[in-house]
Amino acid sequence: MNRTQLIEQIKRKKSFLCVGLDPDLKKLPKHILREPDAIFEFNKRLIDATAPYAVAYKPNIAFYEALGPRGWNSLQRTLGYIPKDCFTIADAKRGDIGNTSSLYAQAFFDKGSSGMSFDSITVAPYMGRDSVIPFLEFKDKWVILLALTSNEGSVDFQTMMMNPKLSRNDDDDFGLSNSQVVLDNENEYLFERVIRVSQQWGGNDRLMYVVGATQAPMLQQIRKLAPEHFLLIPGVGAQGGSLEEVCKYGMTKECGLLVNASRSIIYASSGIDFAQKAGEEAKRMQQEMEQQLQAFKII
Ligand SMILES: O=C(O)c1cc(=O)[nH]c(=O)n1[C@@H]1O[C@H](COP(=O)(O)O)[C@@H](O)[C@H]1O
Repeated sequence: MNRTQLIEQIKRKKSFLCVGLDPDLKKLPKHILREPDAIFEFNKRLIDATAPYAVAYKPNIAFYEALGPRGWNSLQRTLGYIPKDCFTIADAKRGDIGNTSSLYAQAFFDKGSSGMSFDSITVAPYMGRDSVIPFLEFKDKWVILLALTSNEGSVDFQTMMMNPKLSRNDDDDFGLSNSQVVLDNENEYLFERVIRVSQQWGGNDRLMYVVGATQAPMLQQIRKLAPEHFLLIPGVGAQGGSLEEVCKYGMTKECGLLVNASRSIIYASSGIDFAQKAGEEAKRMQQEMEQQLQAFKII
């Protein structure tokens, strides 16, 4: 799905909700566990119940690969079941040396090879440009780069101040010519450097950034660096982020947001009515999103 189609879907469904499909066998309703492919069955009913309100689905790959081949099989079936008008995100947080990244890209983008073709994948930027570009070499596919994440540990590295004058020693040999290292004199956080430099690798039609909803006030700063990029915003619901604040600081004239909720939707009930309750929670979020889209005159 391209950027224009994504924006059209947001306007049509009056929603920028991404449902996180993070099925944990320990939390699945008992009656679903009796099904031969319980994970797929769980997801299928969730998708049926939430599809009118969601523009994207984000299976977190950990919940599938932890189960070995049967987990991969459930993932593949789930992807095949997601309606074609929804944007799909493989939340895999990959990134490695170039030839390895190419194969990660193949795994999530090349249906002929792996049986799966997601629209996008989450990528960790730590290894730099040659770890990210192989994903962008796949035509029409998106990279969603981790920028400022929702978790406590985000302060360990992501909010470190970059000051080239203090941190750079000309005698250091990084195995790269200095001309390849992007330097400037501004102070900026590491996550800001990620957002700024990565824009040399792809445009806002192929690149998004992850920013946690728990970091909503920082969205003001982020919008100065990436005024039009779509941002994937996890961390509302179970992690306590506020949808209103996310919109206040992060909404653009084309919306520019995909807000993800996983546990608050998929485990809204652990009983026989889990899909109905998931649908109700997705609808509640969609209605809040519709109000925001109206307030920002997007619809
Ligand atoms: O990349 C992500 O999706 C992600 C980034 C981040 O900063 N924080 C974060 O929670 N996530 C993912 O978003 C989902 C959040 O789930 P809930 O907290 O249950 O809504 C999980 O799949 C996380 O792995």
